[in-house]
Amino acid sequence: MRIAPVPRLVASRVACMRSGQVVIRDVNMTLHEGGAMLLTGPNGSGKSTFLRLLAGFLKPSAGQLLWDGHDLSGPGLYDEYRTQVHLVGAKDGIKAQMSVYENVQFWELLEGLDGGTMPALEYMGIAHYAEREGAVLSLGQRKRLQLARLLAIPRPLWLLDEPSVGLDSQGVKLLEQMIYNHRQQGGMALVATHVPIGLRDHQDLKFPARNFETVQPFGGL
Ligand SMILES: Nc1ncnc2c1ncn2[C@@H]1O[C@H](COP(=O)(O)OP(=O)(O)OP(=O)(O)O)[C@@H](O)[C@H]1O
Repeated sequence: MRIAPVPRLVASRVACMRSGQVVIRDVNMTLHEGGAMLLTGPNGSGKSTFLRLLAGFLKPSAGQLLWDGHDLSGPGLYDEYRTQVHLVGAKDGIKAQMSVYENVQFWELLEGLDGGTMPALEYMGIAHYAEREGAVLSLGQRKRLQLARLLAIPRPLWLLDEPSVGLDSQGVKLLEQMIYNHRQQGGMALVATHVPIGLRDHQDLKFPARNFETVQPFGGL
């Protein structure tokens, strides 16, 4: 008899409030080793909020998050869990005065690692910028640098918020390939995007529109 593996990540009836308003509610999902999930939904529906919640920057106001079967509301568990997660979001945290190399290596050294920065920059096609300041990078190059951090500092859970924004078609292919490779090694990815991206055998999580605001027809004054 085959015993189903314990899911690595479970969200059960999760809700989250921001500035006193319920932004997401009743979100349920399960992710197993090697799994991927596509988060879709209209602007403002709560995809980034959910990713920030999973990254540990926000706490659920209701419901449960489980990592490897452990309820993350238990003492000290969130801190341990956060070391398993990478969030690639709108804020790229690139330091303008530091070199491209240092912008990756800084995080690698913090993790007690070394030697992964250059291969990661090479994979992302920005190694020739290694000695240049972070300030000189274009939008797509900044995204490539963000993604290089995922490669240099291995963590199992990738939370990717609009990861293809700014990337050219070759960059999107690299992104798809690195997600594929990551999953082959047992890693997982949650990807919020408005742009179709090639994820094989993925699950879908659709966020409904939030209808708190009344939409006024334009030009009705
Ligand atoms: N820091 C914040 N404080 C209060 N409300 C916030 C904050 N950030 C986002 N919100 C609100 O939470 C709701 C969900 O925003 P979120 O960014 O999670 O949506 P999204 O689905 O990622 O949207 P998009 O597709 O536009 O990126 C929005 O109504 C937004 O105004």
